[in-house]
Amino acid sequence: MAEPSGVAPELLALRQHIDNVDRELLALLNRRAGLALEVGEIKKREGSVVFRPEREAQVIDGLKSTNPGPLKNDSVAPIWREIMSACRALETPTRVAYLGPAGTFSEEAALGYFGSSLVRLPCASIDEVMHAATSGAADFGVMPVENSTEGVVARSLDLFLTTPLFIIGETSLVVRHNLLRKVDELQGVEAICAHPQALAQCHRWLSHHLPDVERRPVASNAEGARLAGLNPALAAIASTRAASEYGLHVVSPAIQDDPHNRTRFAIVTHPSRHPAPKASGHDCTSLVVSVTNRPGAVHDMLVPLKNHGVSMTRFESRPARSGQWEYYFYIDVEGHPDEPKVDAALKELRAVCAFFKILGTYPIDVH
Ligand SMILES: O=C(O)C(=O)C[C@]1(C(=O)O)C=C[C@@H](O)C=C1
Repeated sequence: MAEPSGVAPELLALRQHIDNVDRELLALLNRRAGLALEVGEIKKREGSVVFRPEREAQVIDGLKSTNPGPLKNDSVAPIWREIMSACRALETPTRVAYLGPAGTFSEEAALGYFGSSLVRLPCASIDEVMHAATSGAADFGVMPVENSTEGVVARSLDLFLTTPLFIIGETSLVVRHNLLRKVDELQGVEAICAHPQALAQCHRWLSHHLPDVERRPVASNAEGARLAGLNPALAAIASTRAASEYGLHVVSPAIQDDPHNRTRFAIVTHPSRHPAPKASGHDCTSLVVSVTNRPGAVHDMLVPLKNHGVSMTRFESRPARSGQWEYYFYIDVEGHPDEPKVDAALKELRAVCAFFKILGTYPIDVH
């Protein structure tokens, strides 16, 4: 490192400027935090909730649309998410349940969505995440719902059918899988421990590089990393964060078959603890429906959306397990039920469905 005396005077002057700007920024951030505390006092008096996803989405959207640069718009969202996370934490702690242990992609999704000022509640399974959010042990739960390579996370969708919880937000992550091991080599791996989804997402790479090695499904990738940290004969498939968490080498980076592999997460909460978010201007409404098994039933289901000009952004089917070839359809539409056209379309849709449940309405991911 260069001695201060060897540093160019222009550089020293610029750093001095940066120090001054940082001090101004800190003063401004503290002013903002003070205002958030005042908002918190009003909410306490009114008995209303602190976390307002629609307001946070509007703050970020507003800043992005007026950002003069050179700061990139992609940097604006994570910076302000952290600022609002810190302000929110002054108002009240945010307790978030997700599939643990430390180092999972679910944890990364929780931090990306709520910022790092949160109380982490890692759980052993997706069912436990739901349970924590239902019982009140957590304010919110993070549920993986869909992967761009593997399709839906079936267990999450099945749990949505019966849970009283509803979706208040969504977030998605680029998922990069790495082969991790205590020793920095591929030779001599006895088993690869990972979540079944990760094993499936790396199928091609594993079949090519480790064709005869056992693929051992475990509860989460971080659990696989934990096991690999205890036994050098095991390998794991997990994030680089999990590698540093469990003292492992990244033997082969980015081994997922699809380089654009993304996972989408739903943020859930209980209606007794949180109202549904108000319209933010860029919203999505998720529902699950079924129709009786007759010709044209699925077509009839889509007619109300078309007639009212409501866009459908997702359409998934899951067997109803009735043995009758009946299905549940998971549908996302653009918009909020407070918008008349969305309200009208949903009312008409409800009328043609044997089963109809709104899973939630929330601001579209602004990350
Ligand atoms: O506007 C509010 O309701 C606030 O509490 C302030 C604030 C923020 O920091 O901007 C913090 C938490 C809410 O989720 C939304 C916004």
